[in-house]
Amino acid sequence: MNVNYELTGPDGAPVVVLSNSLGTDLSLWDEQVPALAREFQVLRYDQRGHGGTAGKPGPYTLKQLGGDVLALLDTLGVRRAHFAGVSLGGMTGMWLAEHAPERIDRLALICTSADLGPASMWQDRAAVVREKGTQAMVEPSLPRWFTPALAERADVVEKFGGMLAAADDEGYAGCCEAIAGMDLLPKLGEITAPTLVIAGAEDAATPPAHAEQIAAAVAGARLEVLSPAAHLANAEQPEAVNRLLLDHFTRSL
Ligand SMILES: O=C(O)CC1=CCC(=O)O1
Repeated sequence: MNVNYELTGPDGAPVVVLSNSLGTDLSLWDEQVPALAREFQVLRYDQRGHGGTAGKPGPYTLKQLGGDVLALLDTLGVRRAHFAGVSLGGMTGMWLAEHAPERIDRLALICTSADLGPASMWQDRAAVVREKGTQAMVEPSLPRWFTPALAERADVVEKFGGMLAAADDEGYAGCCEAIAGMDLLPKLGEITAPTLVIAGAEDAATPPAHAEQIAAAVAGARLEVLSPAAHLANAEQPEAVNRLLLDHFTRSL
């Protein structure tokens, strides 16, 4: 698997991996990189079928998406890293913290869920995208991703609508199937990585109740709810998210 990535920041600094959501790519993190790269090597990558990472035929599993991260860390010689993920990226992070705890230092979960059923909804979405392409997802997705004023702003429509339309149809569908099959709940309580959970108060896709469920299950997890923010809270509230991430990844425990 050839995973597209970008590494920014001082040589030898601790590594923070940034993992994107369904339908976006590594530029989802444009507002985080300058702030984080002052203290960390920031390793942002494209989930399979997104951005510059090719989409293999699906369905995918979270084990495969997590395996892509482990293979990338191996290739770069990174033994252990902090990890932040938005939505599907957060699911990938939970899978890693559950199944490869020795590789994950601290975990930040942004606008995500450990149980985003029903599976049939994701299988239906995968079928629609295989038939009509990711372009068909642009109109319904932007109002989920951003609060109303932002969802209609020309630069936001151009950047995020463009990202989604450019995602590989099969890759997007395969990732939907990874969400349909995810099974994170039973092992959430086994996560030992210090965990920050961030929710968007106006996020209808992964509502704050889903963040509360994760924070209640992971020992010692800290929960923060941002407003106004919908699903892509790191893009809508970059300063607040940067502050929270820097605090989480640097404070002494
Ligand atoms: O439906 C959406 O676009 C929101 C979403 C669910 C999982 C993910 O990564 O994004």
